[in-house]
Amino acid sequence: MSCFRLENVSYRYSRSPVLTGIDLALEPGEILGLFGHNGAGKTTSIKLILGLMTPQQGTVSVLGGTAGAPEVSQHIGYLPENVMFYPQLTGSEILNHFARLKGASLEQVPRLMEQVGLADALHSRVKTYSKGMRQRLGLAQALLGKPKLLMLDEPTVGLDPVATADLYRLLRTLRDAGTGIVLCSHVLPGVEPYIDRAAILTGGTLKAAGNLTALRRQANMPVVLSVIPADGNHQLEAAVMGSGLNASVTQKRNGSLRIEVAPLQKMAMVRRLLATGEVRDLDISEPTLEDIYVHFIGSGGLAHRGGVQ
Ligand SMILES: Nc1ncnc2c1ncn2[C@@H]1O[C@H](COP(=O)(O)OP(=O)(O)OP(=O)(O)O)[C@@H](O)[C@H]1O
Repeated sequence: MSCFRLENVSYRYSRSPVLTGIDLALEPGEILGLFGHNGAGKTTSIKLILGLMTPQQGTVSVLGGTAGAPEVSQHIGYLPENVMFYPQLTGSEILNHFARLKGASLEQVPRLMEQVGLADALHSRVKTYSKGMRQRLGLAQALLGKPKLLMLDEPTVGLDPVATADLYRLLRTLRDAGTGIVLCSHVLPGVEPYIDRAAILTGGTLKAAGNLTALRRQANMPVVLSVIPADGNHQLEAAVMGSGLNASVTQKRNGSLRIEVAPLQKMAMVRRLLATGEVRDLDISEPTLEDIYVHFIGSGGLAHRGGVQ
């Protein structure tokens, strides 16, 4: 049973469509990164899965049932983008309150606070919490009731790098225990090792979805070889230019060469370079998730990154 399945989903708030023909699914034990510029439709997608809104076209099924149905919603954890709590209450009081609303056991509250690194702040009022602590309290709230589907909207906002890495590690533990997780973000640095698949939204459509290998194949972006010549650079440039391969070469100030080559010709190029006997060292850089994101979003998407539509 999929955690959720969107089939040919379109949604519009008023006139202009926000999502058009979206097909996307999440399986248990999987972390999906949902990426897109400001206003791309990430939160709208989450709201459709939560059943807060109904699409004008297409179907949304969640945990084998209907989005928004009480028997489905009790198995969903959700961390909204701008999490707010009543400042006079303590962390423990807040989680107890949400646990009652969700019909979850109150006994898990101290353990959850410990899991998100807030054990010492259990009985402190939220007004004394830092931004990162409030964000972690939001995560603990989302984890109440051991959700089968966890949806996190910009979960790393306000977290320092150590807390961000802690969060990703915690998500991996939950994933390994079978939880399906959606991580919505426009912050890509650092997230790559922690997600199983990425979905890239722009202009209301899903531009690409898959694991990094599949996305790299789809993007067909060049691989970059950084070569340090052994002794001067006599034949290397000529070897690249005369290779007949789809490649370009530039010499950097420090004398090293930057060679861009089509992904399927990477090994052929490496063999040619090594055959010159002039390679002292060689580094291979595949496109990162950020490179792939920029590739699919394109300049039109980048123009929207400030939220301009
Ligand atoms: N309640 C609403 N009424 C009308 N338009 C809305 C509403 N909520 C969102 N929109 C519009 O829908 C589009 C998608 O918004 P959404 O919040 O889903 O984007 P997002 O990808 O989550 O953006 P961000 O990264 O900035 O949070 C935007 O153009 C936004 O202005």
